[in-house]
Amino acid sequence: MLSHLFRSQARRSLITGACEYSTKAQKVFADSKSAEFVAGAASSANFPKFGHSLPEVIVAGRANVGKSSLFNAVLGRNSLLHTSKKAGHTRQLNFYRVGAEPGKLILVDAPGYGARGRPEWGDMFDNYLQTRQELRRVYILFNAKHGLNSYDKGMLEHLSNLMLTPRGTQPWTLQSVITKADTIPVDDISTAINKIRKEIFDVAPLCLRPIVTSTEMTPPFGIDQLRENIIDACGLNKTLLWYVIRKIYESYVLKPRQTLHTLTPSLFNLEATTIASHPGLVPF
Ligand SMILES: Nc1nc2c(ncn2[C@@H]2O[C@H](COP(=O)(O)OP(=O)(O)OP(=O)(O)O)[C@@H](O)[C@H]2O)c(=O)[nH]1
Ligand SMILES: [Mg+2]
Repeated sequence: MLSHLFRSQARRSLITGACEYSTKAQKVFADSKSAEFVAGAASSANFPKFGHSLPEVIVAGRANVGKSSLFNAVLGRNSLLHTSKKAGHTRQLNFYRVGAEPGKLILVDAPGYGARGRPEWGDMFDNYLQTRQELRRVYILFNAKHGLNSYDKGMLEHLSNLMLTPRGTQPWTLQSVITKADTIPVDDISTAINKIRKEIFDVAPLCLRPIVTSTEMTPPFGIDQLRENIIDACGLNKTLLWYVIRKIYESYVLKPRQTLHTLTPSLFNLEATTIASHPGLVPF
């Protein structure tokens, strides 16, 4: 037990930087019992419409990478989402409301791609990305031990293309997550993470830098950071001051009907590298 604990601590200190988490994120995810499954869609025709238009985030990743487990951890639940050792377990889009009704946001679990995927799942996923107004961020997951294969690189490229509209607007952002960090020997963690980071950047420079997680560590690792990231993506972490500045900026500086999304890169005149290393600059 002690050696396990030691390894966990060592792992933590290796892969974490000091981080402060807002009480806002703690509040949004505090009431884990109120989270619930609200709808499932096995095809594009069944995408649910909710009375209150809540912001949504969705996971993507190869089958078995740990998508459903990660959302369980984010929700502070053990088995609200069904998980399995067998790849290909989740077979439809499953919508989970966070917070008591009417809720704060929706987490969308998805089937995996890759050798265990199915073309019809891909069509449904694409359709969701292209039509869902509520979508704020896509979380793409990579297994720490396996890194990126050709399916992952293909998906990153595909998402990068979908993420920017022909007008240059960006309705949603792309965030990478490394899962199962506990499966890597402590001494190899930095190398493994850096390799994955570089591979992601080479294919998708606008993808936000990976959050490293493990749902098997006690307590789960990287989950507070992920929660914070989710509420940022959903616009739930904004202060009143931020809102007022944005409104003034939109009204007086930007041309009418142009959104902040449109100008994000040129606004700051930054190279893609700089943007990728400053996640906060992208998701207005
Ligand atoms: N060691 C370790 N195992 C994990 C971790 N996260 C998930 N797993 C295990 O990985 C397996 C797959 O997890 P799921 O969450 O079902 O994966 P998924 O991506 O949803 O899989 P599909 O629905 O089949 O696409 C399960 O046996 C989990 O217990 C982790 O952080 N560390
Ligand atoms: Mg699953």
